[in-house]
Amino acid sequence: MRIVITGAQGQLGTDLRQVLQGHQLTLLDLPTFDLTHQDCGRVIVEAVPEVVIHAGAHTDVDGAERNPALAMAANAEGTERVARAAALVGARLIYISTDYVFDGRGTRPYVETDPTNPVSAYGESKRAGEQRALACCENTLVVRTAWLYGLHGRNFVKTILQLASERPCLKVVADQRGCPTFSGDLAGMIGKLLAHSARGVLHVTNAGDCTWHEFATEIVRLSGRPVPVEAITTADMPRPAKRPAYSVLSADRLHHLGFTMPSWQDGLQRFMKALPAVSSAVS
Ligand SMILES: NC(=O)C1=CN([C@@H]2O[C@H](COP(=O)(O)OP(=O)(O)OC[C@H]3O[C@@H](n4cnc5c(N)ncnc54)[C@H](OP(=O)(O)O)[C@@H]3O)[C@@H](O)[C@H]2O)C=CC1
Ligand SMILES: Cc1cn([C@H]2C[C@H](O)[C@@H](COP(=O)(O)OP(=O)(O)O[C@H]3O[C@@H](C)C(=O)[C@@H](O)[C@H]3O)O2)c(=O)[nH]c1=O
Repeated sequence: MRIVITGAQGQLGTDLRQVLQGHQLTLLDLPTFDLTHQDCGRVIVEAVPEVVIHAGAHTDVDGAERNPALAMAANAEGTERVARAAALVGARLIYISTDYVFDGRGTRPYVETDPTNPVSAYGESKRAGEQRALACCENTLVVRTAWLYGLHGRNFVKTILQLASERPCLKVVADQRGCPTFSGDLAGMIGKLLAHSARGVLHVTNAGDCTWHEFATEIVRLSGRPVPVEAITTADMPRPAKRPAYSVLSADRLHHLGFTMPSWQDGLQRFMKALPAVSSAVS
């Protein structure tokens, strides 16, 4: 299959490249491919793909709060350009979106049809990306995922491991709940979804949920370091961008399609086992 991947050098993009290596891949990312450039769709049209997996995005949540125009330019306008290009060549578009499209006031797992109401500029720009993808390309699947961490790239797990090696004690918020997701598992599921014609919005995360504090506690436990992890509140850790207090995504639709994802604990264990080999290869 001819597949274009945007954000191909990113955390998820790197895993997608590995999972999809049997396909004819066109890999796009900064600096040669810039979503904020008006003509960025041209290279997609020229590749005449059957599928475009649009993982490229401005993902700095606090940075987006400081510069919302840049987040909109990449995540909303850029996504529209990608979607128009996909539509022009009759390709299917798989757009990767986020749990941060929800405001977090929910009390049960969010289903795909629940109303969105982002509380951050990043979430706002990704929601606009979803809307434009669905409007500009008829054959679109929006894959909403959450709390991604992978072997390649910066993420919460690596930050916690780093802090645990430097500090006597960690402080982590215990009033935000979501679904940590290993990007290798997400890439694998996207590979399976290529053979399925699902459209619309689909939630894909590792199974189960936890708070950032519970997640950090498990990361530290698996690391074998005896570092205490103190539970704090969001108010104790002011950040430029608001995060949803509850952004657990329901797996019901995924299950109805016949798929399941491993638990977040299982994903984290496999990540931790694989990390030393990757770290020593890059250092
Ligand atoms: N990380 C997470 O926790 C979650 C991510 N998502 C979504 O999943 C997708 C993949 O995320 P992830 O792999 O973690 O993110 P990364 O930031 O690792 O990868 C995104 C890639 O997009 C590139 N990019 C940024 N701006 C532009 C631009 N203007 N033009 C072209 N490319 C650009 C980045 O380049 P550079 O590094 O040089 O900026 C990077 O290579 C994104 O759409 C994100 O919104 C959804 C839920 C959770
Ligand atoms: C590192 C650290 C973070 N935190 C808190 C801050 C914040 O509320 C929460 C998560 O922190 P981060 O900034 O690492 O994560 P954040 O950038 O909010 O992660 C989000 O990224 C985007 C791209 C998404 O799409 C989301 O699904 C989500 O994964 O943990 C602590 O309490 N203590 C700490 O030591």
